[in-house]
Amino acid sequence: MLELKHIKKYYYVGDSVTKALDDVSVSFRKQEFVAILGPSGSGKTTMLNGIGGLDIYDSGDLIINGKSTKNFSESDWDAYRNNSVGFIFQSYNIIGHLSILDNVELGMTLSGVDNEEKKKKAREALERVGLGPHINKKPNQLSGGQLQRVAIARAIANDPEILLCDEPTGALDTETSEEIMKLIKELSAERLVIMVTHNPTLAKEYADRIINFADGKILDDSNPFVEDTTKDNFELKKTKMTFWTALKLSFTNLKTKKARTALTAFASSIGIISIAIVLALSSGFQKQINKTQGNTLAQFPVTISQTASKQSAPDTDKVKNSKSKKVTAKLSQQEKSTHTNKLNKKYVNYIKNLDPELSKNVTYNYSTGMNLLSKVDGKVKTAQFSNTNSSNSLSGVSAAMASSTGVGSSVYPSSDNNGKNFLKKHYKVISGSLPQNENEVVLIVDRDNSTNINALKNIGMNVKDNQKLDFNKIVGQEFKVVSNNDYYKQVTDSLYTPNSDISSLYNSNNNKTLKIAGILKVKSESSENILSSGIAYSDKLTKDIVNTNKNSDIVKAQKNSDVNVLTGSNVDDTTKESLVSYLGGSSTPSSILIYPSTFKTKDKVLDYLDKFNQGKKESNKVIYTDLAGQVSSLTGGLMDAITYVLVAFAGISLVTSMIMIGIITYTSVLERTKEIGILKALGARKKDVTRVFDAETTILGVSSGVLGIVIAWLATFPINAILKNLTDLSNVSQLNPVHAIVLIVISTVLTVIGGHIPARMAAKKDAATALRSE
Ligand SMILES: Nc1ncnc2c1ncn2[C@@H]1O[C@H](COP(=O)(O)OP(=O)(O)OP(=O)(O)O)[C@@H](O)[C@H]1O
Repeated sequence: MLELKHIKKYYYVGDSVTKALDDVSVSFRKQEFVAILGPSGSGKTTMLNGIGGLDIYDSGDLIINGKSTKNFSESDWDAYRNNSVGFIFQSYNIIGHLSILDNVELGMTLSGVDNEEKKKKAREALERVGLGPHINKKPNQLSGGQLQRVAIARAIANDPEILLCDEPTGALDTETSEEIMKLIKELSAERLVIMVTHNPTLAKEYADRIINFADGKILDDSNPFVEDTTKDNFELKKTKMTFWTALKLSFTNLKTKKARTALTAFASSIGIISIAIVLALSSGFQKQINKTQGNTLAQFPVTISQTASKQSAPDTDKVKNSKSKKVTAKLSQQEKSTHTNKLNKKYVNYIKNLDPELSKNVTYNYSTGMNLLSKVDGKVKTAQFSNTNSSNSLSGVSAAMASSTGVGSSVYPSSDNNGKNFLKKHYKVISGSLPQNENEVVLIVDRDNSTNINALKNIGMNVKDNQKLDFNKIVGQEFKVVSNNDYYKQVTDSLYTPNSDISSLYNSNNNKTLKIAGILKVKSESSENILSSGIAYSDKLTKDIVNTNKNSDIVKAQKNSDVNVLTGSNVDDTTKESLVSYLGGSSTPSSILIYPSTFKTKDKVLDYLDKFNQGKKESNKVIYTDLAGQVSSLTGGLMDAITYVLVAFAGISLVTSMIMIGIITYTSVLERTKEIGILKALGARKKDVTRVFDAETTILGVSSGVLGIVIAWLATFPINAILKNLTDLSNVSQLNPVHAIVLIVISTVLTVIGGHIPARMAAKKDAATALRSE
């Protein structure tokens, strides 16, 4: 069955050599109870470990069922230990954190025996050793004798051919020793039992054969055996432990150290917490910056109006005293820096070709009057979409001109979904709805629901300061837009006057009907001033009106006349041009407003505008005003830099926690050296041992990652509350779910890496040395 041929095992410590086994040759029968006796240090345990494959001999050969083990690989030894040998130790070697049943099942767990069979065999073994009634107890609830019985049950559960016992009764009292010996004797009826003992009486009483050992040599053998047949029919079933088993093993181990595990997970989650918070804050800040940028740009669009001021350096020359007798005519500094932009068709087309990615919203303002009529309380009145006090202004011209400055315009761009997207971004509907087309206008109110009184007066409302109006008095109000040909009557050849019969004008079928679709309120402080409070309308509406009126009689008359066709007074060229424009005779806009989406795209928009001016004469250049440029110093770049620095700091704490995990795993390895020995004695491969520790660090990594994310997420609430208090910004800290998942993965990977090295060290531990450790 088992034959040792000239086995040598020397230990070298410093200069001294211990010959633990010195040329030992012996054979064992398939079934017998062999006792090995000998003084302490004579090499008995070394031989037993050698036979069991826990310790590999230096030279000689161990022959199992006729098969030489000289060329055994590591996995062959693992398999041999797992399915051919059962070990019983003096110190029981029961794994404390596993249940009795789990301990007994461990060998079968390692060899992948299916669950049901494993349970059945383990129960049978426990019943056989007389532990049936104690099956549900924990190891720490058993006596020494009972623990040794668990060890015996574990050794025989897989029905091995060889049972190796290293002083099985060494730690037990006489009575219990007798019981254990009887049990072992009983088991020897079915297999080869080799027992190391110091007790000659027990040996004589129970063993069939006694071998005396001294100084690594066999002194005498009471019943020697010579192996006759050399049959080679020995087969090994390879062991394999699944990662799932490893996880279960680690999990039960961690469960026994709940407080420590929780503390470890918390400590190592600190790195994750800090990174998660930094990321949550920085992405929140970035969002805020983008929002502020968008709003700032909406407030201060790039403005191109008919007159712009050149950014010329002020004249710093000292005025010299002149002795001349003449007066010099001189342009004022302000007039010198005034530039007239030619917003002709070519330029408008150039703007129309602007990449829509850069700006979705472009407003074209036309300084045209509208000839509006509205019926209030059954009476037809003239109306205006304007915030100027109409009783003070001489004509609508100045009011219409006022809307061309850019800031606080009443015209919104129709370019992006009829203006709906633009309005939705900055306003919320408090009554009615968003305008569906250019024939619907809206009333813009401030956050306190107030609006310009003139705007209300100009649409026919008879209101006093601070008077309150119902929403439904405003929403739904209709206006008629009368064409120039209907609105103006020719009085003489060159004079026109508005038709005074406004009631019949109101009912004319030629009119276009406008309606107040809704009342909109600014969303936030930063949205104020985007459109001035009062009536706001789409630039498409004014464009339509221009199209209707550009060839009207009055426009033609005004174009051909040097007097104001409405008043008869003389006009210069500039005033004439404004009059034509007011009457709807000019199809080029009085100003263009471009709302870029971000500061980055704004730079590209400016580049595009600059390109138009390249190589052009000074007078043909179009000069724009970039009010937002003055605010643009705060860019995302700064935020990025801050985030990098913070993430770097947080990363350091992550690395620190990884090192800590490494140290903890290493301590755990030291602590569990014995367990590693037991696992190996039961046939665990190196890989399996590594797995057990990898599984442990995986559990730790995942839990510290999840814990870190949960804590960071919980922290966002107080952080947001504090930031809201300090800065009035709400919901700054927002944990991105993608970041959360990535961080959990990073935590797991780093922890597993940190723990893998000690795990490998654990796996490399020699089984016999591991078992000797206390
Ligand atoms: N890992 C080791 N390194 C160095 N020497 C060792 C090692 N293991 C065992 N030895 C030595 O080998 C010799 C035999 O040891 P072994 O444990 O086999 O003796 P033993 O007969 O079982 O003793 P005991 O009855 O006291 O258990 C001893 O001198 C011991 O010091």
